[in-house]
Amino acid sequence: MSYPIYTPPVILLPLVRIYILGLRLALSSSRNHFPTPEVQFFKLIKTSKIDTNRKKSMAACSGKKTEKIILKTEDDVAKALAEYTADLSRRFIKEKGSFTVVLSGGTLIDTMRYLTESPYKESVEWSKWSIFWLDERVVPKTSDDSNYKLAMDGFLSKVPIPEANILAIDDTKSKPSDAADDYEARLKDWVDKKILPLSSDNFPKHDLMLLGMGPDGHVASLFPNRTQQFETQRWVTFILDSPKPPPPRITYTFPVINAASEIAMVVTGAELADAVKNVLGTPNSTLPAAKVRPEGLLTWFLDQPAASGL
Ligand SMILES: O=C1O[C@H](COP(=O)(O)O)[C@@H](O)[C@H](O)[C@H]1O
Repeated sequence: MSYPIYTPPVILLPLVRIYILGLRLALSSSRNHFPTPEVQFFKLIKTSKIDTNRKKSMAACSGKKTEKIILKTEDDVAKALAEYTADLSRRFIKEKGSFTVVLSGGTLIDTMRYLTESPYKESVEWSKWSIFWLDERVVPKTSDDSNYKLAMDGFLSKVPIPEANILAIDDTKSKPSDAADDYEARLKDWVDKKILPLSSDNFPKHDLMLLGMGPDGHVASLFPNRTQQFETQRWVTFILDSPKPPPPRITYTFPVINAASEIAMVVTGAELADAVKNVLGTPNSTLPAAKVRPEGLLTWFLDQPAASGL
């Protein structure tokens, strides 16, 4: 008896061709989706020529969507961060035509320095970027305490992101509650204009948030022993008594932070080692940074001094 698999009737051949074509299309479209963190990690290492003294592990702390990348020095972290951000920029722009990025203040801006240099300065599609702030101090934009000024001096003045795509605090609002209301209202405008989508819980969903962490475990202006970290309704809230100066600030809330598609926690330096150990090495850490659990992927970028307690 002869089986059709060896001698397929002519009528079956077109069906086989359609099946193979379908398989090819499925494979190529799956390649266009964001890679798993593991794939992404190996790409980073390969393309950013990072020092070989590094280790990486999938973090057990907040489920399978968290990745830790530990590199030898702060400079290695800066290089990896540039590669990671440029890679996400390319992928989001390819997928939806724009890239929405939320900046912190603090050391993060300096750690972003390689993005302003070749090859990223030329290759990133800066005109498709929009910029937001995770938190801001209620001070004039010309003040050395301003996160806007920090970002402008160290990053935004060096890359061609259109001014209209930059959502900065209105520094004419001197009352923190007014400044928070105003920033939230303008975020809502951006949602109405479909620049920002909403998450399933109706919070604005940004593509990438770049977070730093303080030695007390604070992120944004969400501090331990302060109530802002428990806000569940507001998009933007305010604080009058930040333990870190200056005291008056506005800040994104955790529901907005955790609605993000991607979050990078960028933490370098030995003074952060205890907080890193608490957040990543303690099952039920109560520090604000432990509340960063995004809908999407969370990637910790650590240098060895910051990771030394793990
Ligand atoms: O006050 C702030 O501190 C945090 C952490 O800053 P770092 O200097 O320890 O990196 C920062 O992420 C936040 O935006 C800023 O307002």
